[in-house]
Amino acid sequence: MAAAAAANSTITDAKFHSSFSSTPFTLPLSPHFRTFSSHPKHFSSIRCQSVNTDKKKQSSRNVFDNASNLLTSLLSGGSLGSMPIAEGAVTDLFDRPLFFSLYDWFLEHGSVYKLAFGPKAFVVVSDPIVARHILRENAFSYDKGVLADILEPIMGKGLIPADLETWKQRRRVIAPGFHTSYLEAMVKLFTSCSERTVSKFNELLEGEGSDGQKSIELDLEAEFSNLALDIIGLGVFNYDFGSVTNESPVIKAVYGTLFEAEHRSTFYIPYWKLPLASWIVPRQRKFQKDLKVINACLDGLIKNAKESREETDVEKLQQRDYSNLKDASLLRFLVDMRGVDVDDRQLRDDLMTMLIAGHETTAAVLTWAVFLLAQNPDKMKKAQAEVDSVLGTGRPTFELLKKLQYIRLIVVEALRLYPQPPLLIRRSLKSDVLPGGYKGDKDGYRIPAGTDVFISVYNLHRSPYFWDRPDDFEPERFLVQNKNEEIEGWAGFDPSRSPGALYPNEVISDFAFLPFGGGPRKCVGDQFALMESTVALTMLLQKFDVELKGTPESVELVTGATIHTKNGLWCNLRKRSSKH
Ligand code: HEM
Repeated sequence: MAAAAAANSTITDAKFHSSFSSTPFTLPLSPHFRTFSSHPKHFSSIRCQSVNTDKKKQSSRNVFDNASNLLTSLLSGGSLGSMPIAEGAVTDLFDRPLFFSLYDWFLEHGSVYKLAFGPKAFVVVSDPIVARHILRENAFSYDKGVLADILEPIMGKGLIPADLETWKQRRRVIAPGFHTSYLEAMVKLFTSCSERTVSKFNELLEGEGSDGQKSIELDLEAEFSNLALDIIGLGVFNYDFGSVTNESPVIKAVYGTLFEAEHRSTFYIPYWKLPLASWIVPRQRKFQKDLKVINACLDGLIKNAKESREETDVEKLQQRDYSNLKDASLLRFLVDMRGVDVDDRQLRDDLMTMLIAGHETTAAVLTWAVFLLAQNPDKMKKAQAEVDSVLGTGRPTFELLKKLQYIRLIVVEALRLYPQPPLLIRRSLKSDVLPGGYKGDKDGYRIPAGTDVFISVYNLHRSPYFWDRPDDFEPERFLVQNKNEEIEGWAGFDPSRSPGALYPNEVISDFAFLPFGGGPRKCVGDQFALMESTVALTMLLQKFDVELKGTPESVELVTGATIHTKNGLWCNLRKRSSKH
């Protein structure tokens, strides 16, 4: 029997999930699973009461829902030409994560539909041709809308919520920071941080809590969260949170802030904007206190970096010997860059944005990769066989990542099935004509300025029109070309379109696979995150066998920005054979 080792996160109480791309209207207040019968194989294993819940859904539509939809129509100008309309029940908000309902309506109404939901209306897009139009072809006709409203108090003018002018300036400076030598140095960092996690597990296995059978119970979601926090701190601003093994006021403040971001993304009314809310509402007071602690920490790091500034041209910065740099962080790069005299406030916003954007997202990918592998023991064995043959007992390196093909595909397949965030949010700055997309109106759909748009990455990634067996966990799928010539305007899935890419991306899939968005506002940290996940998963599988504790049904899904579990991903861990 597994030992109930006290292996839980050192900051369990404060451990929460971040949210950088959700909306006050997602309202995943209580977790419920997808319930319709076309449900995926692995999801079907976590489906509960499919028939009953569907019935309940219909009967639960009440006078409040009808009134609210009427209000929506009045406030949002009724129909948008020929665009289908889904009338969401407000009561659904309290029933299950919204993105599950968005999927049901996608199957019912098609790739572009208007959602009348409560007092607001949104256009929901589940089609790669339309997503490509919004994210790449007409990207600057859209901003981040409600997302910016939520995140601005936390991230200020960081890249995610930034207005267009600020974004242009900062993106030009930050993107070159993720150059190849930096990523190579980061792979070393990922390895050494993952080693701390592996050592912690080993110690627990050998420690007093062990029952002699050499297995422990762990919440891997919490462990991945700690690992990702340590990595983002060191990689972005050379600060060691040490959260895998320690607890500190700064770590508590980070989790407190992430929790508030999550809460805001799921709360219907932006009450924090009310005058005096930050003094009167206790959680807002705590939030302000947490922000102060993090800001003081970041300000100190910025001050130190500025005091040791060595102003250098970008090209020279990229050619530094990163293998021997004491501080290879992005902050060092940003401060040392010649000709960019940026104020401390902007730098702090940049760092805070990356701290939040790059932490729970990566932890969530690792969580779902393990969740999926634990339900597919053959694939787990195949992954371990690859690790053994590529690494033996050695450590992953930048070069060896190229050989760990199966692990890389597991990471992207986990991102396909559980994209973080499941929705991308935009608001049109001017009127636009959206393409009709597959099976949509050939003339497209005209939308006025100010229209709020959700691009459902979750729907795109599980679309039955663009993926074979979309709900199955099949990492191998990414190796196969898929030219569906029936779909006019979609170039199909073709790995040769992005030669040299280590990981499948939106170019290869012509916007059917969008875990990092696409176009100019695509994630700057995509390669960082993918390599980090590959290294961490490799090192876990190299040393341990992992089994889910309990059934997959017991892992309830919740969503804000990331799709996460309700009570953690509890697993039994065992050491693999002694050669490891
Ligand atoms: C698996 C992990 C990650 C996922 C799934 C992810 C996903 C995304 C997505 C979907 C966007 C686009 C949002 C939109 O278009 O509205 C984005 C933007 C961004 N991400 Fe990531 N991200 C991850 C990790 C990271 C990391 C590690 C960093 C930094 C070290 C980072 C920094 C950013 C920044 C700064 C933006 C804003 C880019 C811009 O607007 O120019 N992300 N991310």
